[in-house]
Amino acid sequence: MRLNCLLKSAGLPPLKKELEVTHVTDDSREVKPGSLFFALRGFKTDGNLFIPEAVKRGAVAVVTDSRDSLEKYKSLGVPLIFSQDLRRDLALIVSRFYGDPSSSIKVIGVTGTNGKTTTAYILYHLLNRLGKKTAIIGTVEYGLPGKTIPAERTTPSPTTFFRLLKEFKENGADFVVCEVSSHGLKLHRVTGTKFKGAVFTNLSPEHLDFHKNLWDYFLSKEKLFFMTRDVGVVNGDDKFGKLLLGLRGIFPCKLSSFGKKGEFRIERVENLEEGLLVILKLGRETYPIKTSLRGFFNAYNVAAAFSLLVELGFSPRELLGLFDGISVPGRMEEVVKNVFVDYAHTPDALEKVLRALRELKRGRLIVVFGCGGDRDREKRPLMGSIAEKLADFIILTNDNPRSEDPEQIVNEILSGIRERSKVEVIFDRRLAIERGLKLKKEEDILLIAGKGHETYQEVGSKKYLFDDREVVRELSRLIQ
Ligand SMILES: CC(=O)N[C@H]1[C@@H](OP(=O)(O)OP(=O)(O)OC[C@H]2O[C@@H](n3ccc(=O)[nH]c3=O)[C@H](O)[C@@H]2O)O[C@H](CO)[C@@H](O)[C@@H]1O[C@H](C)C(=O)N[C@@H](C)C(=O)N[C@H](CCC(=O)O)C(=O)O
Ligand SMILES: Nc1ncnc2c1ncn2[C@@H]1O[C@H](COP(=O)(O)OP(=O)(O)OP(=O)(O)O)[C@@H](O)[C@H]1O
Ligand SMILES: N[C@H](CCC[C@H](N)C(=O)O)C(=O)O
Ligand SMILES: [Mg+2]
Repeated sequence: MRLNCLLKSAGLPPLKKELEVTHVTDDSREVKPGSLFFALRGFKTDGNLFIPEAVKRGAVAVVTDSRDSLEKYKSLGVPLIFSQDLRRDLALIVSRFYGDPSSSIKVIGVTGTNGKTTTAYILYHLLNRLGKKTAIIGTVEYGLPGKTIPAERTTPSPTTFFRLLKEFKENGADFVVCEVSSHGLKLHRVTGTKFKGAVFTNLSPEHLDFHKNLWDYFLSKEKLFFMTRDVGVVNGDDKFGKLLLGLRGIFPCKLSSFGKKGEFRIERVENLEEGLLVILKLGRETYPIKTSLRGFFNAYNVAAAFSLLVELGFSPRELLGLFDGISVPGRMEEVVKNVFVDYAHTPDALEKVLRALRELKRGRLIVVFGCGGDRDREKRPLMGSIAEKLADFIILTNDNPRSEDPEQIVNEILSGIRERSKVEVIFDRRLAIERGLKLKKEEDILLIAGKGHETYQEVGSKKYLFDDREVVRELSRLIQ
């Protein structure tokens, strides 16, 4: 593709000499002859350091936001292009490079602190069941049904994101449902996407290491609604959801609300033997929805998906029967009787899950959890205090400690707990799960929280194979 055509899509001035670009990347290790290289300043290193390597590997031009680099690398013999907003321009150019795929495939974005993966899965399954070929991009996997690959991150880099959209389009997809994380929005991973629909699930403290304050976190999430053309559905019971709804007029899309007081009203939720019955009201009509998802909070995810599809023009009656049998890996997954694995790794999620399990319990509620290292530290004492309030016994353990000292992480969780007699600390997660299983009497419920679908544990810079669900299955067989 012509370089000037790409530059134009980001509003950058054309070069005098026309060049052909065969590939766009921000990673020098991926550069090949014909690549356009973006030298991004990251959190760990600076892409400008890799400009010589990129040119050596065949980059035809380099885009940078460093005036120093424009001087320093003049002699390398390739055009050096200046951009004031490099991450934004990278996304716009990659989108153009892959043929602006969001113009011809319907993209749904799901954002919020908790419930993105669950809501995205519900939408993905419903749309496929409605005969619309639909792909998913999210925390667990990327791809079309039966052809997915494990995800690296929730929202991939723009070079991966737009390539995936193009591939889905070529494979005949009608829709793609994407989880859009606040990192993804702030770091311009999806900028340039024309979203057809968007969902806002909720917002509570999380990622405050990256966002510094809740306001910045909210403003990142809000960006999704400026990129959405048709409809947005918003949790009207959430404080920040209310704020979004109050701003209705400023977004290009129509906004509707769901929730106990929403336009799509959650009238009643009942626990069933193996799931939930969610009674939704829209105007005078009542819609009973039976789902295999567990936990009252899932009524919100069900309502979010239902309202979005109805707003997109699907018949509500047609949707009703389609919610049963949907499961989401590692979310309220009952691995063996009364032992649940759940991805709750925020205070709000832990509270919701523990409350949901209290509704189901006949005996005690035991929880095994920890907190990830190199992530938000503010949530640790809050999660400790929530566990103390809602669980009968707590086993603190390692989540993904990464580069942090596990003892320090656990101490920060402990600082939120007053009554230490109901807490045990076992750093080895396998031994902690074993202890939980041994303590658990038949009528008790055991929750293993924080890692959900993850199949590894990150200690230091190494990733070891570890899957809470496998460990539970294996140990339960041994203990019996
Ligand atoms: C804070 C953050 O999101 N960082 C992401 C970001 O890293 P970065 O921009 O800091 O990059 P860097 O490593 O400093 O490198 C700078 C530049 O030099 C380039 N480089 C580097 C080395 C080299 O040899 N040559 C080269 O060209 C890199 O490609 C990059 O362009 O871009 C990298 C490549 O795309 C990502 O791997 C990295 O994700 C890190 C690993 C991460 O953990 N991100 C998490 C926090 C995240 O994004 N989470 C969200 C939210 C999850 C949720 O709540 O659901 C998600 O969407 O997953
Ligand atoms: N609507 C909701 N409100 C509050 N908590 C929820 C909701 N839905 C799910 N949860 C809880 O949050 C956890 C994470 O849910 P899910 O994976 O769907 O969210 P997510 O937004 O994709 O999270 P992440 O950003 O980590 O990928 C679940 O395991 C559950 O404990
Ligand atoms: N999407 C979340 C995942 C956290 C999961 C938890 N197991 C951890 O490692 O902290 C994040 O990137 O912060
Ligand atoms: Mg997710």
